This record gives sequence, structure tokens and C-alpha cells, in this order.
Amino acid sequence: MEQQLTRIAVKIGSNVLTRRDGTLDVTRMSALVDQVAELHKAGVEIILVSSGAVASGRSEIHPAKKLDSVDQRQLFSAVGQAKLINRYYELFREHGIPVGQVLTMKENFATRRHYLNQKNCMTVMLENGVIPIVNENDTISVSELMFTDNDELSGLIASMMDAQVLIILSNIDGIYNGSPADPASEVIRKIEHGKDLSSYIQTSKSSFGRGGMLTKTNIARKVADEGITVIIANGKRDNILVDLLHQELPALFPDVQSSALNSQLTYTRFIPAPQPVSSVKKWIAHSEGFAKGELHIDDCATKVLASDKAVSILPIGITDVRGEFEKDDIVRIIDFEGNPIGVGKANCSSEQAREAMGKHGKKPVVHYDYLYIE
Ligand SMILES: Nc1ncnc2c1ncn2[C@@H]1O[C@H](COP(=O)(O)OP(=O)(O)O)[C@@H](O)[C@H]1O
Ligand SMILES: N[C@@H](CCC(=O)OP(=O)(O)O)C(=O)O
Repeated sequence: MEQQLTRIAVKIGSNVLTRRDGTLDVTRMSALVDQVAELHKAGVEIILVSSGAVASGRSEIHPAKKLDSVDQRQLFSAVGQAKLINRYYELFREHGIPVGQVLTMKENFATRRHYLNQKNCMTVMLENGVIPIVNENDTISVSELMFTDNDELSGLIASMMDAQVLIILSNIDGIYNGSPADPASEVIRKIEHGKDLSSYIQTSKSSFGRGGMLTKTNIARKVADEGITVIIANGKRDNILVDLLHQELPALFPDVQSSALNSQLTYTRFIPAPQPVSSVKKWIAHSEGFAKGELHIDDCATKVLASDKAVSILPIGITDVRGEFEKDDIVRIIDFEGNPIGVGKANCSSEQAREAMGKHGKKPVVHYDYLYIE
């Protein structure tokens, strides 16, 4: 990991903050706040992505009649988010650290303008020593407007804010190379590029989690490919944040003796890509869900895009244009075998792309600077 650690994003999962009966675990929350405060005082800028709104609302409200799952989520989160942020506010105040609330939703990442507005908001908070505490706006984001879970949100935030490290805290020590319930399984400590993990991941998830380990793994991979170190660790272990950063980066805590370290510490670390990705490409990389159309390309274009060369998508290599899009909309890139291989920002409308398709000497439909190949 880099020697100069300046900015990290920490995601605290639902089940880290939730007791078995579904209510908020304030003791755990307080212990995590102490650790974040320690890192803050060591000079690290921290963005917290915290779940727990629904859990904190659940114990406050006892609906008279049975509610469906959407109504429950809206009601509990409306009440619970207020309680959650209030708790954080009070806990951080004991350390003299101001915090601010950022509630967001998927749509706010769809256009570059909204994206940059959010980035600016959090940048100005950090510049003024305020810790942003981010959560999904559960009261209005329902069904298709929802993030898969807060892992997806934390990946977007880490990428948008150019964090060097994203730490995802869950109720498990990391990614196991088999069922976590099987005593023969072990935590995979280091995950290199391109390693296929699909056979290890079970579809099971913790009782209060939404996406499970699969979304964690997918998002971790994507974020690491953008040059950000991703760590999956157990938020229920005492002093986990400080211990793991101390292990990764002893220079951050010059006063702590290495004998004081927890030598049993286990977590999974995704090795980041050596070349950091530009800010606009990071936005495009996470915009697949907003794609308005598809560009299908031939085998020759597929081959060049897979190489290390910096190439744009030219009309000559396009075999089909699907969907209706305008200039600057996001489009999916589909290879000659029908596999989605990336996303890009269109340089022209779908009508103009169809007109130019298959022709030589025309302007790129997606310029290299606005193209993200997975
Ligand atoms: N190979 C695996 N390694 C670790 N955990 C796994 C694996 N496969 C499935 N899981 C499950 O994923 C759960 C964590 O995901 P999730 O419930 O979404 O947590 P969170 O609420 O913290 O986001 C674990 O509690 C575990 O049951
Ligand atoms: N936004 C919700 C949690 C959403 C969620 O998916 O949480 P998690 O399982 O921790 O990724 C809440 O605050 O209750």
C-alpha cells in the first residue's frame, strides 16, 4: 500500500451495527467511532458509508397493522436515519469532530453534473475537517431506483472521491475459499487481478444484509481495477480499523509498538491495478446501469480494444447500434460474440452513429478518454 495515506472510505454494513434482535448496536457503533476518530487525528481523511437506518428505526416504531416490505423500509429508515445520524453526531462530538449527513440515490450518479455536485459537497466537507456520513436515501429510493446494497454505494463513493483505500466492514473475517461454515475453509488474504472467485461465493448472506458476499466481491474487483486498494474485514472485531491500517501502514502510527499489534488479524485485500484510472473514466465505469443504448463491434475492433493500445470506437468497427441515445449518454459496448465488455460516453446520437456505422474516415462514436473497458 502507498506510504502516504491521505483518504479512505469505510463502509459499515447493516449487520455490524445490528444486534441479533434487529436493533441498533450502539456499543459497536461507539467503538467504531473511537477508531475513526483515531485515524482522523492521525491525519487521514475519512468518508463513512454507514448502513443501519432501517435497524435503528425498527425498534422505535411498532406499526399497528402489518406493512409490506417497501412501506416498512420507508417508515423505519425515515425514523431510523434521523436517530442514526444523531447518534453519530453525539459520538463524534465527544472527540471534537464534526460530521455531516449525505443521503443519496442511484440517480444522483447518472449525469456527470449531479456526480460532480456530490463530489464537490463531500470535498468541501473534508476540506473543513467534517466527516461525511453517507447512506442511501431509503425513503425515496425503492425498487429499480435502489442500489443493490450499500457495498455498491461505497464503491461509487470511494471511486468518486479518489480514495486510496476502501474498507468494507461486514460480520465476517473476509472472503473464504469455501463455505464460511466449513472449518476447512480459510480466508483468502490477497486477491490478485483477474482471479475468478465465483466458485467460492455462497448466495447466503447475513440476516440483515441485502446483497451478500457476491456484490461485495464484484464491487471490490471493479474498484481495485481503478487503482484503489479494497479490504474486506470483520467490523465486529475489536479495534479492527486501527489494527488493520497499522498492519498495512505502520508509518501512520509512529507511537504504537508492533508488539501491541493483533498478530491474528485476518482480512481479504484486493490488490489494486498499478495504473490509476482518470476521474471521468471512474464515473463511466460505474455508469453501466444508466446505459441508454448498445454499440456492437466486430472481431477486429474487439481485438484492438483488448490490447494495451489507447483506442477509440470508430464507426468502421461498429456492426450494430441498438437503442436510442443522445450525444453524452452512456452506451454499453458489446463484442462480436455478444458479450458486454465496457461502457462509454457517446460522442453523437444513435441516429448519427447508425448513419456512420461501417464507414471509414468518420469521427469516433466513443472517444478513448470516455471509454472504460472492463
Ligand atoms: N466465500 C464467502 N466468504 C465469506 N462470506 C461469504 C462467502 N459466501 C457467502 N458469504 C456470506 O456473506 C455474508 C456477508 O454479506 P452481507 O450479508 O451482505 O453483509 P453486510 O450487511 O455487511 O453487507 C457473510 O455473513 C456470509 O454469510
Ligand atoms: N440503507 C440501508 C442499508 C442498505 C444495505 O444494503 O446495507 P448492507 O447490507 O450493509 O450493504 C440502511 O441504512 O438500513
